[in-house]
Amino acid sequence: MILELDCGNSFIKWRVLAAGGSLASGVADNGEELVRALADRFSRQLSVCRLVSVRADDETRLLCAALTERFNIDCQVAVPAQVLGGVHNGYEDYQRLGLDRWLAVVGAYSLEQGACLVVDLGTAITSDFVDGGGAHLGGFICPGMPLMRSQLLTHTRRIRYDNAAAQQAGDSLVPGRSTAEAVERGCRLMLRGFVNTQLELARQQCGADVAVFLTGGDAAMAAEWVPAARVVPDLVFIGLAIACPLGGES
Ligand SMILES: Nc1ncnc2c1ncn2[C@@H]1O[C@H](COP(=O)(O)OP(=O)(O)O)[C@@H](O)[C@H]1O
Ligand SMILES: CC(C)(COP(=O)(O)O)[C@@H](O)C(=O)NCCC(=O)O
Ligand SMILES: [K+]
Repeated sequence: MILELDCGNSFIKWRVLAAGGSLASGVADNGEELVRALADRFSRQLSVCRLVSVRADDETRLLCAALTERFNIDCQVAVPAQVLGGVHNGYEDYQRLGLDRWLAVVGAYSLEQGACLVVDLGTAITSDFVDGGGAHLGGFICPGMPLMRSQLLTHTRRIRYDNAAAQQAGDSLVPGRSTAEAVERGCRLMLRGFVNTQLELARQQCGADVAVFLTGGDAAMAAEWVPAARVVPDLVFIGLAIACPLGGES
């Protein structure tokens, strides 16, 4: 069984692949929690791990060491590349492009084989543009929902509300009548503006028939505003399989 990890800034997304496809998946806050969750269910069945991380190199090394020690498996870590899966990295310094962005783009291009816009809504929101020939044109980074909320909370004295209020506040976009509604809806509207602008730009830069991919923890929210978009939660994992092919896979 193959263990796959996508180590983002907020969460480690994991899944276990068996011969028939994805067997189990989950989300962990940190390495210790991940090891615990896996040890409960897969103590001796894992054969190898492949992972992508945007965390600090030291943290990634520690995680690999913990997995190797606990499960006796090798970890293949995705590294930057100038070209992969027919996509040409568009950054001035290709090593600086976030590896989760890169793999999501490579994954999207492998599915579409044509022009794509990839929007990844996690801790940060990123967009990446790829033209029909596989040229990555670059993209944008802005704060995601969790960062927008926490900035308001951190830098004001009277913006305070709990998770339950946040959950109830978000669904509608009419003017808020409580702090929770005002903040949650305000941030959603910022996000909607960003996503719609990306779509306009993508049509200009990549052509009117550009395919739109949404991924990351808040992708479902954005899907409401872009009905034509494909929500692909495992886009980074699709790219990861291309970056780190294992024996028996093409
Ligand atoms: N069930 C969920 N559990 C945790 N976060 C969720 C969930 N559903 C949506 N989210 C949102 O997804 C965000 C994290 O997205 P994710 O793509 O995992 O981020 P990152 O890759 O930066 O770690 C959370 O901050 C939250 O806004
Ligand atoms: C932009 C990111 C912080 C997004 O991370 P995430 O929200 O997925 O945790 C990450 O892709 C990153 O650290 N990128 C390096 C900077 C860049 O892509 O230019
Ligand atoms: K992201």
